[in-house]
Amino acid sequence: MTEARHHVNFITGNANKLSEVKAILEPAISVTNQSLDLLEIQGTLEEVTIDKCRRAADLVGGPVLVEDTCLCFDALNDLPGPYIKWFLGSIGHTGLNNLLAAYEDKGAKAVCTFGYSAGPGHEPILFQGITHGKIVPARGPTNFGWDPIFEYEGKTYAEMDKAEKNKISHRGKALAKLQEWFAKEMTA
Ligand SMILES: O=P(O)(O)OP(=O)(O)OP(=O)(O)OC[C@H]1O[C@@H](n2cnc3c(O)ncnc32)[C@H](O)[C@@H]1O
Ligand SMILES: [Mg+2]
Repeated sequence: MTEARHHVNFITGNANKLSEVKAILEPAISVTNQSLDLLEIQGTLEEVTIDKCRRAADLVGGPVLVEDTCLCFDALNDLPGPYIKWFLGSIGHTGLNNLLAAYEDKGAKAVCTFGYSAGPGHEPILFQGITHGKIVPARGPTNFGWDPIFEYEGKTYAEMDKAEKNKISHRGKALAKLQEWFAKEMTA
């Protein structure tokens, strides 16, 4: 078996994120994980990820990969955005649908922003992926966040098998950029 040429230490407390990242990156890039509870600031998607990445590098004392996921409703000027975790936890799938009841436009963007830092003091490099879909009443398995209410081309993320989701997802697109960067920057 060929050895992985690159390695990332993905800092996340979310097991579903970790399994998607592993499925996409391995075996070319090996993935280890530390589950740390990182403080998340308020701000733009980029600011949140940059700060999260710096904190992770300082805590771990070495190279890290972090990621922040946002769900942005077109009719709500991109809210809940980075605060989707708290909205989902408080009002659930039905509440998120109800937020859009007053609007005809159910469009939404799933946005994944990865931050890679070579270690403490190294500026994070960002890789972002966006998938545009719409918010619908929940369909499919309920094991991963807002997957059941995000519909892309007729299917919710939750109704897709993993390979299908990873091919078109916000996370898959962001990781394609990261893979390209690793291939260019880390060889020689
Ligand atoms: O430790 P971290 O990496 O921060 O993990 P987290 O679960 O706190 O994740 P975020 O801060 O990025 O919050 C994003 C929220 O969106 C959910 N989420 C992330 N990616 C998703 C995806 O691909 N499909 C559905 N829900 C997702 C996730 O469960 C959270 O509720
Ligand atoms: Mg988080």
